[in-house]
Amino acid sequence: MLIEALPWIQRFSGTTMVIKYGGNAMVSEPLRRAFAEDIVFLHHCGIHPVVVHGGGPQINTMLDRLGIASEFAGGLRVTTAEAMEVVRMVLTGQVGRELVGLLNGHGPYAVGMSGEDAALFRARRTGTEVDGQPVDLGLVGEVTGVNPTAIRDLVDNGRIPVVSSVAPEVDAAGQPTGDVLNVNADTAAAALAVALGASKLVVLTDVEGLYSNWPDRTSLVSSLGAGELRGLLPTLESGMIPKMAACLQAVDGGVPQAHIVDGREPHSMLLEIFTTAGVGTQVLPDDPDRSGA
Ligand SMILES: Nc1ncnc2c1ncn2[C@@H]1O[C@H](COP(=O)(O)OP(=O)(O)O)[C@@H](O)[C@H]1O
Ligand SMILES: CC(=O)N[C@@H](CCC(=O)OP(=O)(O)O)C(=O)O
Repeated sequence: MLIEALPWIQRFSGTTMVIKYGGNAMVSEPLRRAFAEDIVFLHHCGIHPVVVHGGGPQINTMLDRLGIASEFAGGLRVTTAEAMEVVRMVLTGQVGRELVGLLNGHGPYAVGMSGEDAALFRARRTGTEVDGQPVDLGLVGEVTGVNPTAIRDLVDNGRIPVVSSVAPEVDAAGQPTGDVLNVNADTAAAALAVALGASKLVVLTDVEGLYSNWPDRTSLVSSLGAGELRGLLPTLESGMIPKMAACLQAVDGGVPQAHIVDGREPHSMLLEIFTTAGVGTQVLPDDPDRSGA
């Protein structure tokens, strides 16, 4: 595997990769440790990893402990003001901190930030549709602007940014309203990958990849173009909706490749990046010249 990796290391060395680490892929201590090793491995190959983490199941656990119900629509959390306090506390104060600690077990690399820090993200409220009906999601946002300078400063100084997906709300004039919004981590990672001109968006989750006919396990898609994905998007369910929409957003925004990888398999991220066959699902732009594949 090491010698097969050489051309890929040569190709990606010096580029930035945005790695989205989903809450469902963080389920055990050994998995989280393997994830940290992979990120540090990328760093030592001269690649600049930027981690965007989720934490949906961890938020659910904390809401449950506090006796607050979890509700989702179209794969997104319906976020009341009370739930938003918990989202912010768990993502930035708990999940992000633990990842920073694991990465820093290898050296002084990781710096945690939220979308609020250095005005990294700006967001506006968004709703969703379920069965053609509009659903109000409360304090849920989509990223409308990214200030990548703070990330670049960290990367240029040999750091690994670890980003949590809460973002200040701005009004139509771009002024902060004072509210903080809950942004799905897949879509936050896509916006960041586009803004940073990343060479890849890699999304780690708890499934092998995209199934065209879920839950038929024979329908795993190893590679698909943006046009094909656009057609599939309305047929998708639950958490796969924001995930695949994020891959599409990334490749439409100029990221040459987006990948869905099974984070339950230790080191699957390295296999996807450094082997020719790869694992999981790869999304490529409509224009093959842009994919670099
Ligand atoms: N077409 C599909 N292909 C793969 N997984 C799907 C599909 N449709 C729904 N899913 C579900 O989406 C889940 C991944 O989304 P989610 O739970 O939000 O992950 P994460 O926490 O990593 O963001 C899978 O575990 C699977 O149960
Ligand atoms: C709006 C919305 O749904 N936000 C997500 C943010 C965390 C996330 O995306 O976590 P995963 O990647 O583990 O799913 C939530 O509240 O669960």
